[in-house]
Amino acid sequence: MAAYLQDADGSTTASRTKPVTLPTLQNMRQKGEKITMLTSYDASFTALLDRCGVDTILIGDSLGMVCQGHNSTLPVTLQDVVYHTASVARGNRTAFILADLPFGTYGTPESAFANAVQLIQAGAQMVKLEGGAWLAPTVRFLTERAIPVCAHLGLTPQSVHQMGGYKVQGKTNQAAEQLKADALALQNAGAEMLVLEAIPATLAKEVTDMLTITTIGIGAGPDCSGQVLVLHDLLGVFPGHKARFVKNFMEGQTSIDAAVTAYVAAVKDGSFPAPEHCF
Ligand SMILES: Nc1nc(=O)c2c([nH]1)NC[C@@H]1CN(c3ccc(C(=O)N[C@@H](CCC(=O)O)C(=O)O)cc3)CN21
Ligand SMILES: CC(C)C(=O)C(=O)O
Ligand SMILES: [Mg+2]
Repeated sequence: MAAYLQDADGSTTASRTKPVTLPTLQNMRQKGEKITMLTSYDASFTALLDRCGVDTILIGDSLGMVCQGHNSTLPVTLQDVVYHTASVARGNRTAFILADLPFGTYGTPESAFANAVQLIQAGAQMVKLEGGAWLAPTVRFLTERAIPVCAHLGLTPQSVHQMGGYKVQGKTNQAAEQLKADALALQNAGAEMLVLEAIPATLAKEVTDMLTITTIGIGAGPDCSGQVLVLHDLLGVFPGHKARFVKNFMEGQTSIDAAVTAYVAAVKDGSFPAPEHCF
């Protein structure tokens, strides 16, 4: 890690001394301590999130929208995520790092493995991919080869054309049952984390109660094992459409450190997400 980032904030003493690992996260789930996740794309913000106590950092393909200015995540390439992952890894000290496999990079188990290796070698400790039971053989293929996998269900932005927009998922009985079956299949295939995006809070609770692995919600209610937000949404600097689950944590704060610290506190004490952020 770059020396100038080491003591970037004189006012905040880094409280976490041990690196966050998968067993740490599993232990948090069992104890009922909420897991915090934020996206990050560069070294400086990563150092800030780390010293504010954010548990896990995601190099999301949302970078296509918040960094590159596209109106979807579809144009993001593997090399884009590799570049940002390497930057994040250099700024990180103890947070757990996961990176998105972008659209079109995990169509077969073999291609998923070759591409996931690139993300792990850039500094990710886990890779995330979007989709249901059809991905189970791919999840199995990766986890057998020592690559931890996070699956992503519900509103999966890489499927925007099939969904016909960024819409809440799992609303009908049939869609809810399908999502539960997908979640179980992914856990059985070896996934160790599951992101649930824009689904009814009641469904996210059922899925979390049914699984043993950690669930991380975004627009999925307060009962997941943890929460994730896009950093630019938390800071109120994303100029695009603001989803219902977004909260600007800069409001009432005078520094980015204070806003991130407020997010961590609100997730840990269960006050975020509030009912107005849920479906
Ligand atoms: N800045 C940013 N934040 C995100 O959360 C995000 C990205 N970018 N890029 C990738 C995807 C796209 N995402 C989105 C984008 C829009 C909505 C949205 O506006 N949803 C409607 C749902 C309407 C409905 O079906 O009822 C909403 O009102 O929240 C949701 C997720 C989540 N991800
Ligand atoms: C919103 C999170 C879950 C994500 O996938 C991203 O930032 O790309
Ligand atoms: Mg993503």
